[in-house]
Amino acid sequence: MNEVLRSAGLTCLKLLNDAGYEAWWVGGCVRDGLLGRPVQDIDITTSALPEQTMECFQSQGHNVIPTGIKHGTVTVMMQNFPIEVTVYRTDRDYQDHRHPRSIQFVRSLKEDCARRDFTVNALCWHPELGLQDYFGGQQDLKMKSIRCIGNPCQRLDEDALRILRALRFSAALDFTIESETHAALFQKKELLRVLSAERIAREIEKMVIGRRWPEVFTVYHELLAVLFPQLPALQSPAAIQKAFGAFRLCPRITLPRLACFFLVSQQTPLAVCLDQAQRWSRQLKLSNHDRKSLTQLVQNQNRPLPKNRIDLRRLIYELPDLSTEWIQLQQALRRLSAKQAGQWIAAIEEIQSSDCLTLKQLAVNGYDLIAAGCPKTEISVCLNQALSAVIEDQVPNQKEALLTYIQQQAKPESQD
Ligand SMILES: Nc1ccn([C@@H]2O[C@H](COP(=O)(O)OP(=O)(O)OP(=O)(O)O)[C@@H](O)[C@H]2O)c(=O)n1
Repeated sequence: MNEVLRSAGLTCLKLLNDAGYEAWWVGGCVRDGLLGRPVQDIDITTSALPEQTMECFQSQGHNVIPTGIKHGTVTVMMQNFPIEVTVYRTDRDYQDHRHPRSIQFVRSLKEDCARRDFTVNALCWHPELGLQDYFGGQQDLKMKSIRCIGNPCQRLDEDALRILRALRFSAALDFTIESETHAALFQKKELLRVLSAERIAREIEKMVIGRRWPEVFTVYHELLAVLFPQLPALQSPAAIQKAFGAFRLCPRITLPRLACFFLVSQQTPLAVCLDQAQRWSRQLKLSNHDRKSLTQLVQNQNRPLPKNRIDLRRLIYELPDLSTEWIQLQQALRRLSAKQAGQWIAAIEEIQSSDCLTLKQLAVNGYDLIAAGCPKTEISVCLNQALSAVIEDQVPNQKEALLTYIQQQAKPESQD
């Protein structure tokens, strides 16, 4: 764990303890810490009421933001890390299968843990008191098992997001889902309809980064069918298995690449593919960046494979943020072997660090062209022509050579 984050989390516990309150690290930070995975943030659960927590930190000069007072949560800024501190609470009367109508502050840590989703997410830790594990979370961590606390159907009924969280943790942690929880996921699958597209996208994004996503997609394709009725590829175990085989060797999959793979595998005409890409982007609520990436990958799906350094430069120039993605897609589509893909990716990295690929890196700029007598209106065209020539190895990236080249290009026009 990042040392500063750790120290910030420990300081929070100490300040709360010194003020007479109980306080524990809880949830993802404890789970991931025990698994030896990177810890991104620390959540604290405490016996202090939100106002008491605010008073405790503000009196020591710390910035506290009342981010979720209604739910008993405040965010303490500690050594530049936002640490969420929530009072021991239970959730009551869930409405719309998503949000508790009200919460109740409770006295004991155990009651607070009992409201949580999975046993592995209800582990608490304190530097002097050690681990607190009321629901067998440690055993489940050992068994690599995702298990609801208490009655799984009730847990999922309370908050439908937990259905996707179960799949996400299974994919990301490489855990299986315990049988009663597994059965409840199918029983409660219709609840998935209440989730917002943003929530779904966020969970799916985290899912596909995980190693186990192909199994999760395959076993739970009926759930994906509820989420994405218009995306047949995501519901077909055969298509998922194919994608799994294709991406077996890729260290980290991005959603646009995976989506593009499914689309391209269908072997539909480009226009249909592009249309589907638009629809998928909307349904999966992809960010603008991912949406653009997906469209560009689809548009370039049949681009010829690079044969030499110039082709690679052109690829980087035309798909600046996507050249590596594109190579990995070609590997998944079996047009490149893993070895070749690795070599191209290494070559791309080398070219990006040494070659001229952007106007900024060009050895001439607009002022040089004006000084050489180039009309202002033609500067942009001339610079782009020069860059293109450098990329194509027609001229070295040197000022004199470039000015001569630009003048030569301009000549025929000026003679007209
Ligand atoms: N629908 C939810 C969401 C969260 N929690 C509880 O709140 C904790 C913190 O939630 P969150 O920060 O969303 O997830 P993490 O478990 O910390 O995992 P990650 O940060 O990797 O998403 C969880 O561990 C769990 O105990 C829950 O019971 N039900």
